[in-house]
Amino acid sequence: MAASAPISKTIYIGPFAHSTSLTTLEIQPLGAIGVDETGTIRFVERNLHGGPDELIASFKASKSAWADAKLVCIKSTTTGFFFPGFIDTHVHAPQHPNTGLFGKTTLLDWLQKYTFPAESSFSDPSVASRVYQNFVSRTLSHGTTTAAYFATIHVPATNTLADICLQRGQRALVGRVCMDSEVSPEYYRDESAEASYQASKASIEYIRSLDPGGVIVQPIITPRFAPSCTSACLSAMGRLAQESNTRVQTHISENKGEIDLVASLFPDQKSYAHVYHAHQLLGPKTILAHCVHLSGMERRLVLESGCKISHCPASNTAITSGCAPIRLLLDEGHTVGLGTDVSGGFSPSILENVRQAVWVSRHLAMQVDSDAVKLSTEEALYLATCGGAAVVGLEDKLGGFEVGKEWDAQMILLGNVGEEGCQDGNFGEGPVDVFGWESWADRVEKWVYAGDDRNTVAVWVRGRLVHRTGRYPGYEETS
Ligand SMILES: O=c1[nH]c(=O)c2nc[nH]c2[nH]1
Ligand SMILES: [Zn+2]
Repeated sequence: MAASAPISKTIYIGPFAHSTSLTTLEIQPLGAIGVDETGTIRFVERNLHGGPDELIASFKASKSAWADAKLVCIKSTTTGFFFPGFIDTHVHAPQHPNTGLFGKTTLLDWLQKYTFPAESSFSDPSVASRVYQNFVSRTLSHGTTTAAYFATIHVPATNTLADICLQRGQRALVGRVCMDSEVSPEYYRDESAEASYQASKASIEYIRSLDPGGVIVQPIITPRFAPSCTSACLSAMGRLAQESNTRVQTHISENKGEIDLVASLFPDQKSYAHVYHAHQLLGPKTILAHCVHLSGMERRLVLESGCKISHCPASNTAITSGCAPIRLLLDEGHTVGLGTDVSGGFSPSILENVRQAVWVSRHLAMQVDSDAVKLSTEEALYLATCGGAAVVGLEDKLGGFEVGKEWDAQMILLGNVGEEGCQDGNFGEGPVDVFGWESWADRVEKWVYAGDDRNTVAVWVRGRLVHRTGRYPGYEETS
C-alpha cells in the first residue's frame, strides 16, 4: 500500500488496550477515539455502552464537529481491539534474507559467516530495493509502526531504505553503517575514517531533504560497534553527531568475546562504555543495543549520559549472547525498549520479542532463584510501546492513546469460536481461539502468548492506513 491517500477525520470505535505505566495496561471494553486530519488524537471516550449502530447515532448527535468524520468500528467487540503500534528500537533491514539462519555461531563468527557477506551484496541497488520493499512490508504486517534501522555501508542503498519507509508511511530512523577497521573484511568496509564521515554526512543530508521535519523518516548516525571502527572513525561520528544534531545508534556489551576484543583494541579505556564516551558518542540521543554484560560502572555512565537501551531478547538467545538484566536496568532508572535485531534475532515481530523478553526474564529468575526479576506481560508490552517511544525520542507523540498523541495503532482481531467450534482445521482467523467466556485481560494475554501477524488486520501511522488484511472491515461514512 502506498501512503499517499489523504487522511480523513476518523472516529475509532471498539475495545482498546494500551499501557498507562510500566505495570498498568488499561483495557477498555468499549471506547471511542477521535483522530483529526493531522493524525492527532483529539478525544478518548471510555466506558461506552450499546451496540455500534447506537454509538454511531449518538456520536452524530452529540459531537457536531465530528458529524462528517469517518468511522472505523470493531463490531466484534468480544474478539477485536485497538492497540498502539509497536516500536522496534533495533533492527538490521539488510539482514532480513538471513532471518532464521545462525546455526551454532556466536556474535563474532556469525558476523563473518552470515552477516558481512549478506550486507556487502547491497552494493547492488536492485538487491537493496527488493529486500527493503519486502522487509518494510513484513514489519508493517507485524504492527511495527516505527523502526530504528541499521542499513549497510552503501549510501544509495541506505537512501533507498529511507525512500521506501517514507513512501510506505512507516516511521523510521535510518542509519548508514560506519565501519573502517580491519576487524571488518576488506570487501566490506569504509576506506577511511574520512570516507566514513563523508558518506554518513551525505546520507544524513539526503534523508533530511526527503523529510525536512523528520516526521516520518530521520537519519541516525550508526557506527556498527567499537571493534569495527578505528578511533578516528568513532571521533568523526561523535563530531558529526554534534555538528548535525543527529541521533546515534550502536551495539554494546552483547557478547563476552566482543568485550575482550574491545579491551584489546582500546587498552587505554576503562571499559567498553568508556570507549564510546571518549569519542563523544554517549548522550540522550544515543540508542545502545544489547547491554547484556555492562558492569555497574558502565551502567552508571550510560544512565548519567542519558543513553537509551534497546533490549533484544530473541537475538541474545539465538546467538547465545546472554540474558540482559532488564529488571536491574529498569530499577536503576534506565529507559528501555525492545528490538527484534533481525537477523541475530529470528523474527521481525515485536510481539515475538515481548514473549522472548518475558522468557529471558524467567530464565534469569531460575538462575538467580528470585521471582523479582521476572517481567510481567504488562511490563513487556510497555517496553514494546511506551518504552520504545522514549528510546527513539518520540515519547510525546507515540506509545499510547492519549489526547495530543498520534494515531499509530493496530487493529487486532482474534478467532471467534462459534457454537460448533472449528471442525475442519481451517483456521482462517489465525492462531488464537476465543470461546467467549474469557475476561478481557485473558484475551489480551492469549494474543500476547499465542498471537501473530494473522491477528494484525490493520495498521495506521499518524492516522494513515499503512497495512491491512482481508479481515479489515474498512471505513463507514457517517453522512
Ligand atoms: O546483533 C548484532 N548484529 C550485528 O549486525 C552486529 N554488528 C556488530 N554487533 C552486532 N550485533
Ligand atoms: Zn544489532
